[in-house]
Amino acid sequence: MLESKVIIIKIGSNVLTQSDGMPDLERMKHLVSQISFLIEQGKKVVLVSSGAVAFGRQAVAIPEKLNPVFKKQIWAATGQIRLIHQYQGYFEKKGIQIAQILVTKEDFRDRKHFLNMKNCIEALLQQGILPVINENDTVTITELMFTDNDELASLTAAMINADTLMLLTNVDGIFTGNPAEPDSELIEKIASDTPEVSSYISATKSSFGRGGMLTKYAMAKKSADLGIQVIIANGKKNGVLQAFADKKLRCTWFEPKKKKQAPKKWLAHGAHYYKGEVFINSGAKASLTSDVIRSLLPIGITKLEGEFSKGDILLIRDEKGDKVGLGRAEYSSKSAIEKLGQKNHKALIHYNYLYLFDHD
Ligand SMILES: Nc1ncnc2c1ncn2[C@@H]1O[C@H](COP(=O)(O)OP(=O)(O)O)[C@@H](O)[C@H]1O
Ligand SMILES: N[C@@H](CCC(=O)OP(=O)(O)O)C(=O)O
Repeated sequence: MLESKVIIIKIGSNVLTQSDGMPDLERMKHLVSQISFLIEQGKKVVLVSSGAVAFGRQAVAIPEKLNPVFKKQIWAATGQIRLIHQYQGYFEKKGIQIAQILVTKEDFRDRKHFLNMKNCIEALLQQGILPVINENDTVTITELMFTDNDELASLTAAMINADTLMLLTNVDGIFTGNPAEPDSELIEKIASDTPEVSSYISATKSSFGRGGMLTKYAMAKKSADLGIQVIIANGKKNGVLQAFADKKLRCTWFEPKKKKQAPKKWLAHGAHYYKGEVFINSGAKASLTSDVIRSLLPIGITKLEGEFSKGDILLIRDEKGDKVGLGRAEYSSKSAIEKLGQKNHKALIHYNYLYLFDHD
């Protein structure tokens, strides 16, 4: 494991709940003292915590037949204040101020929103305040939703240039089979040359989780590709963060690749957030994917789809329609259409804001 300074810690719903679904306040209190210990050690910590729906469900009775979306909204809205109130009480006793941040996918799509959020989190950290992030479940429904908070935590890690992402769940990490089976072994390290392990992971989730181990694995790999070390560990075990600090933690560790520049990290997560599509000719593709640093000029663009503004994310496709990468628009679709296929125009996507699949 590598040294860490800026850590995103994600706590899954099941870590904060008992087997009967009641909030596990003892566990929460213990994790608060573990996080406080890391902060005292000088680490900058951002907490991404699930648990709003679980806390709401136990406190607010709702008629069984009510629309499930309304149910979730009511539980999230009532549960989030309970969740944050508990955190606040426990952290205050440790002398740590917390701040609540509720986000939606839209906040990661728009570069302005993204930067506002990033600046706010950085300002809180500078003031020694612990940001506690969750999805704004009351407004995010179906397609607006993050897959789960593992995705949100991984986006947050990329956003604030964290060096470490820790996903705390109810198992020690990724196993070679069902973790409850004695034959299953913990996979302790996953590096770029480790063969695919997704076939070991079953789609079953813990009783209160949303995404399951498969999203944790996908998000962990993506973060490691961007240069962030990822740890999947058991938040139900006492002393988990102390063991991490002592480098004695039993976990699955994802070795990070070389660090990517910040805008590229934002783009790397943009596959679901793009506003327009740009089709490029073979010459432009060859140029972008060569070892030379190149931006995407209008002369190499054959077609544009969708309406976009300056700053929006664009998906780049080649002549066959295959996805080449993602980039940030330097100007709007309206201006871009006028320049299509022409020489001597400013790049639509600047190299610094270009992320190529499998190349970057
Ligand atoms: N190969 C595997 N290794 C570890 N866990 C697995 C594996 N396959 C499935 N799982 C399940 O994934 C669950 C954790 O994911 P999830 O329920 O989403 O947790 P969280 O609420 O912490 O996000 C574990 O409880 C475990 O049952
Ligand atoms: N935002 C939801 C959590 C959704 C979620 O991703 O849960 P989990 O898979 O337990 O991390 C809540 O607070 O209940």
